[in-house]
Amino acid sequence: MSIYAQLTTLIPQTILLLPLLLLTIILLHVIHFYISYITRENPLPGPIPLPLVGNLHQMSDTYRFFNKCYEQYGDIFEYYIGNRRAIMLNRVDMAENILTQSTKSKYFLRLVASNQGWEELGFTERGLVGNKVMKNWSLNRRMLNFCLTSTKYIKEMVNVAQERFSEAEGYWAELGDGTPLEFTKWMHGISVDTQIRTLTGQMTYALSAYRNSLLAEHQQQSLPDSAINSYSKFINHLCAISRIGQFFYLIPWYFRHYAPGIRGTAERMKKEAMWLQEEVRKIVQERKKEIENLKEGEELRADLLSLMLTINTQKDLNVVKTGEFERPLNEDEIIQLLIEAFSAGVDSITNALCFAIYHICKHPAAKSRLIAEIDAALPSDTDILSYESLSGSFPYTTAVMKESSRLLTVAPIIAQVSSEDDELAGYRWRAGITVGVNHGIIHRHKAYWKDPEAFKPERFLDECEDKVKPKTFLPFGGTLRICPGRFVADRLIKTFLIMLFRKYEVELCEPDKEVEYYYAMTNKCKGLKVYLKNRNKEHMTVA
Ligand code: HEM
Repeated sequence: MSIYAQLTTLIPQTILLLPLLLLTIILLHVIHFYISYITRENPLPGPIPLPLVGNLHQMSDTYRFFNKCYEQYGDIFEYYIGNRRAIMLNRVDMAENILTQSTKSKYFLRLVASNQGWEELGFTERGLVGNKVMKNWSLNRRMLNFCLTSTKYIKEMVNVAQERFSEAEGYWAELGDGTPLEFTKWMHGISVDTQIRTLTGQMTYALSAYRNSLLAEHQQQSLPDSAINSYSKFINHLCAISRIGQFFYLIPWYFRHYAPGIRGTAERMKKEAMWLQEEVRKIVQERKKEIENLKEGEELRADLLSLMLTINTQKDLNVVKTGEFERPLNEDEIIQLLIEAFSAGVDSITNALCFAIYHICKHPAAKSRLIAEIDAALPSDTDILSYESLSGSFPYTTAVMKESSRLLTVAPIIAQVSSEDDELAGYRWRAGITVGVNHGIIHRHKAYWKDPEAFKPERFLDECEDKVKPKTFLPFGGTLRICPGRFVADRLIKTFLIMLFRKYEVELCEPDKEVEYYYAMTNKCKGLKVYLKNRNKEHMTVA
């Protein structure tokens, strides 16, 4: 038989064999799953599991799903991620072993113990979020902490935030009083431009691009060509990275590699992640050269990239002790940290800010007290908001921010994997179990809060007699992996709130409607629309 004939007989067989192979793998997976389900220790109440994709059909909004499970099953229940068993804890006393920042914690690992998806993306040995190598994570973590908490960095960020806010004010003035403003989008633009500038030193034009999208062609501003062409793609890819992480985390290996449709999506996402890494690499290498060419006595810029490139090098006077070894960060580590800082920060800040604006507008008494505090500290619209004044002068504004994130927590669920056998909630668990903690529930749990559903910022003031109980309020998490960006987030959100309420009467376009949000790793605000009116007409021209 000719080679051609042999091939034509082989091809249909191969085509038939592939789906069969896939079905066999799925069947084995289902059998493995049911055996481990039936033989599991400490069976708890919880949702009936489905193999392969767990309860994803019910999880179109995972957070609401977990809240429903809490109502049905109480403080502890089990759930499944694919075929992996997990338990959810909704009380602080049950989660004590997880809510510790000790490096001896058994809960260092995120959900990566058996997840090849993040390995495939290279997330498990670099950066922080997926890093499963303690020594490596620890070095990266100390370096990032050091940079993000440095006064120089936060001062720069507060200044850039004010510049970007003023830019947005110019656009609002153009649109005029009485125009409904989609604040979720405006705040996203401000947050993107502020953070990319302070993370990398680069200018982006998310705000002006959004402004252009609202206007007729002849009113649109031209933006620097090179910047907008590459940066709009750059920003889209940056914003997509947490979605890509979620996909690779949830979808099993054989689906990502063989299932029609899913395979194509996985390949496209992987390409996007690689493209982004290479773009960030160019920015890093360019800055490296600039720093090498710095003249004697010339000052370094205060963006995160410059700080990370110089830390523990001769260009920097700070030595950050990183346990066993002190060394500068390498290029791959810096790239991953920049991408993570952006993707963990931008959306969370935008959403926390939108939720705070919503709560303030919904509660006129809180709004009046907040405005009175801001007016007392900054009597004139032209007073510059300094880093120093942000740190201590706005206790009520801080309390409002906390109360907003108590009632609507941006990152309500954290989940870690135990590296050793452990006892939790009165049960013994084998190493490898995934343990979730729902801070969204804990933040409104009757055991810890008086009148938990009411918006009462006063509960966070020093004068309040009913003190907040330890570990019951953790909007930035409370594990060993507690958010390293929490100081940045606090200053940035406060800056934006002060800038907004010092000058504008802010009204919700639909005051009777509840804020809409959905969950995708974090709670995301949907379409918050407001009207802005200048509080003092004299200042209309300031913008
Ligand atoms: C309102 C804003 C923010 C919220 C609500 C938030 C919340 C959180 C939470 C709950 C965690 C998980 C903590 C845990 O597992 O115990 C986390 C981790 C993280 N956050 Fe944030 N975050 C915010 C802003 C930021 C910003 C501005 C940055 C960077 C500039 C950032 C960078 C990170 C990183 C890198 C991690 C992973 C840490 C690790 O695994 O070691 N976050 N964040």
